Amino acid sequence: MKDVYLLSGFLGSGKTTLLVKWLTYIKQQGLKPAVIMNELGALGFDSDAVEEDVPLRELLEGCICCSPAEKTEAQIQQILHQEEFDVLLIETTGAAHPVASLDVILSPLFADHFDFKGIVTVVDAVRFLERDKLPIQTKALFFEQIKHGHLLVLNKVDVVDSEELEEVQFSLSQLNAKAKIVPTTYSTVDFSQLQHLAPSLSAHKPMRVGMELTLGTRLEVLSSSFPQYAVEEWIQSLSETVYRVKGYIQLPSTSKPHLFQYAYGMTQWMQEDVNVKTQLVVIGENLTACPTLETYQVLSTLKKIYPERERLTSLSTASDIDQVIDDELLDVQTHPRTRQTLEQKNEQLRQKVTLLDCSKWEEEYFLRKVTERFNELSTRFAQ
Ligand SMILES: Nc1nc2c(ncn2[C@@H]2O[C@H](COP(=O)(O)OP(=O)(O)OP(=O)(O)O)[C@@H](O)[C@H]2O)c(=O)[nH]1
Repeated sequence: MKDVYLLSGFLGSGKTTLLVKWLTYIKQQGLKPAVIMNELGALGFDSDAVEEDVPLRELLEGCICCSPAEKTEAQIQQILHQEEFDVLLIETTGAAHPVASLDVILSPLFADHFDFKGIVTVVDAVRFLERDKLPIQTKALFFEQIKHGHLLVLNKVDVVDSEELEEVQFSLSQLNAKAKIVPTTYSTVDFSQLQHLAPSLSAHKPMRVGMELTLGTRLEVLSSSFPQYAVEEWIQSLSETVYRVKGYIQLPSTSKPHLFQYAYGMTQWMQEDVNVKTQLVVIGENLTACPTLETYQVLSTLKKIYPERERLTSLSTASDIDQVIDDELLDVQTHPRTRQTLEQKNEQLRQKVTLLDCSKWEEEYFLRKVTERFNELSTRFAQ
């Protein structure tokens, strides 16, 4: 696993200055760094700051969040497979939202390669003092970068006085109580403190970012194909706190998986010509309350079978759903439970599904699930 850091911060705050010092530190530790830089303009002038022995990829004419996903991923993939390195630093443009950048790193393509270490946000002290001069949208982004940082490098303190510095520090801690604030001049940071920034995301644990946000990630491995409409229905059902879904989905009608993306209320499907694992990465808050695609699918069929059961609306996890199917198959009223009663209940449940007004795919998907549970439960009963 390679360590990955995101370097965020507003335009001109001192990210490149920090990057150069960071690279020196990594090399001094006997490790090999690599860099991905994002430039808004057509020329990668910041990349001149990176010495030639450091593998570098640039994403020009856009940023890591808004350049086409394949291009960004391709760059990371390229550097991953073509270069030897231990630590990857990704400098976002000053105009990038850190969560949008984060989701590129958390792409299912890289789940097995990267250990995401955290977001370092550089804050320009002067800019912060003058934040109210920024347009509303820009100020919102500026604040977002601060809220999501695991470490806030409060830079350019040489050009503010001690009173102003105190004021900025106080306001930053109001915006992001969790992050450590390090006042610096020319981004001179003690890099040894960067090792333990963020809790591991690869373990799918929620990551505390900012005062209010608890960003979590979830990897959903898909064991079946899904028609487009079923995925779209699931997306519609998700709460507004799911910010991003991205991954590969096999449609029943095609030979290779589609790249699927969801962000800010919009979905995108792209035909891919690669054989990749079908899995999704979901990024958002309070994810445990959001059913996975597979769980949602079984749940929506169960609701059609039992429209009167209010309890179904509160279910969200796979084990909740297994429990409902198990209850049906085991028929809690019937004693003693035998293999024979299990088979009868299984047949009844199958009959109910075939009578539903649903697609052939949905029927088959649900019956597969029932078969899985039936097989699991059968082992508990003697012949
Ligand atoms: N006075 C002062 N200037 C600084 C400090 N840190 C950086 N600068 C200057 O600020 C300017 C911007 O620094 P960069 O490191 O290029 O900032 P950046 O965030 O990479 O900029 P973008 O690429 O636009 O996002 C440069 O001219 C730096 O020399 C500081 O602590 N004090």
